[in-house]
Amino acid sequence: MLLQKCMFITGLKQFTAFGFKHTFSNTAPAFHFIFKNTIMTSVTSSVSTSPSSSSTKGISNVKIKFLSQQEAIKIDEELFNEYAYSVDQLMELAGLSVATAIAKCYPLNSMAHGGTVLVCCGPGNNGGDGLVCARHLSLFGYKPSVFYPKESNKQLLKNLTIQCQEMEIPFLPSLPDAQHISKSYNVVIDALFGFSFKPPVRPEFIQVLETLKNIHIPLCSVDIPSGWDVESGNSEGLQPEFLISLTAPKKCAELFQGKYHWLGGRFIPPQLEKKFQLNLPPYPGTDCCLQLFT
Ligand SMILES: NC(=O)C1=CN([C@@H]2O[C@H](COP(=O)(O)OP(=O)(O)OC[C@H]3O[C@@H](n4cnc5c(N)ncnc54)[C@H](OP(=O)(O)O)[C@@H]3O)[C@@H](O)[C@H]2O)[C@H](O)CC1
Ligand SMILES: [K+]
Repeated sequence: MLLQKCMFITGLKQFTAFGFKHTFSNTAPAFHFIFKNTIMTSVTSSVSTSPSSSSTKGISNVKIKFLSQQEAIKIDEELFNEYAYSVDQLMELAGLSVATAIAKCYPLNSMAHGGTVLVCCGPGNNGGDGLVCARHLSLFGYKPSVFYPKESNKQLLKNLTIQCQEMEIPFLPSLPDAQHISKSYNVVIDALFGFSFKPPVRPEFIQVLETLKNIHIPLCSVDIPSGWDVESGNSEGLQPEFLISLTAPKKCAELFQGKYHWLGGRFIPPQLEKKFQLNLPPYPGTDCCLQLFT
């Protein structure tokens, strides 16, 4: 068991709490107001009763970095070119963290229809994260269905598709209307576009995004709400309830108004984190995702 004593300091208030999850969710409105868009990395001590648990010491009252599109692309390139990771490796970790955070926010036993989840996947690696997430959700006992309207020719993405199909995850031939989606599923996962998206949305995806805008069930976006400019967002676009930022939040995440903001993709080597001054909060123990606050 790991107890993390976290202290958050602003010019206005000082707050001490145990455990990130409790700190960041269920906060009083006044607290919410004070900390809006000010994600602090501030850990004073960590007490572990298990010899294998990690501990973090020291105070660093610094704001987590919100990445520009160029910075996100640069970090991606360094991970592959200098640190020799493969896309498959990182995508597996990213997708697992998405599925884990979804399961924490939307527990299977709280869901209707045996845990149905619709996963909408785009043509790039954000869509790949969605396919990995669908597979893990299925392993967790959920009933994911995938909508993947523009399948990639890349072998990696073809393999992820086969893996899902072999697990009997249904692939929908078309996207049902918003009412049908809201009746048949518990949540929708938006893995259409990530940090390489360049607005405006091309015609082939306009109707898909319009449908997702009109659903009455929680929308959960992977890395970036699809259709948002990576830096300036999109006030007319999707307004997800849940966002999981991978590696580090992008600038548009500062405009996120939903209930749950998570950090996932726990694979950044410390040297890279330092170089880009990401100021990531420490993940608790062995967790692959961490709840931030909105
Ligand atoms: N390092 C990490 O943190 C990791 C992040 N991962 C995930 O990967 C995405 C970024 O993936 P990438 O493949 O670079 O790009 P996207 O998935 O965001 O989108 C690319 C596809 O979208 C098409 N596109 C772009 N703009 C538009 C538009 N306006 N309308 C329609 N379609 C658009 C684009 O088409 P092109 O014809 O331009 O090529 C691509 O098909 C990141 O966000 C994370 O989710 C990885 O999992 C690994 C590690
Ligand atoms: K997305």
